[in-house]
Amino acid sequence: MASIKRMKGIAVSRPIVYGNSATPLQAKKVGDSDHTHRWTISVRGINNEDISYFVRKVAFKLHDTYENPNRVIEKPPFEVSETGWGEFDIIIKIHFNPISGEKPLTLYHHLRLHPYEEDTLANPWPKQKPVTSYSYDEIVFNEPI
Ligand SMILES: O=C(Nc1ccc(C(=O)N2CC(c3nccs3)C2)s1)[C@@H]1CCCN1
Repeated sequence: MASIKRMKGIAVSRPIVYGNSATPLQAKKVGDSDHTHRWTISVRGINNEDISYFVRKVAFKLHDTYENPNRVIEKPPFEVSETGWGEFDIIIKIHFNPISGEKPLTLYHHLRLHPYEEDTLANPWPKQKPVTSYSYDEIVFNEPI
């Protein structure tokens, strides 16, 4: 029975960026008139490097008031775009390609629709300028195959 040889004592780290951008809706959304913003939550590589060689799929758990709140994205871009009216926590579960042997990684992101208060005191936020909130993380694969 062939055994898989792991590279003992070797660790490989891969950087990722996760978070959201948001812009105000120009016109009220038909049917969901209380929605004020369109936003996109995403998991990406640095400089948009392709991460599909080690990421198999990404599950985004939205607030339960969204239809099908569990959004599973099986190929890049690993992102979900929606409209809404408020900020809430999104659970991100990154599933790796089986070869890496890594168990899934769970991350948490607080959706941001509005600029920080201090940004708007000094100078008002331009209406259509996206508000962004991203975090950087490094995934460490110990003793990769
Ligand atoms: O905002 C917040 N929670 C939110 C949960 C869901 C939100 C949202 O935006 N939406 C639900 C979705 C739909 N409604 C109808 C059809 S889909 C659009 S907001 C909290 C409350 C205080 C501070 N933050």
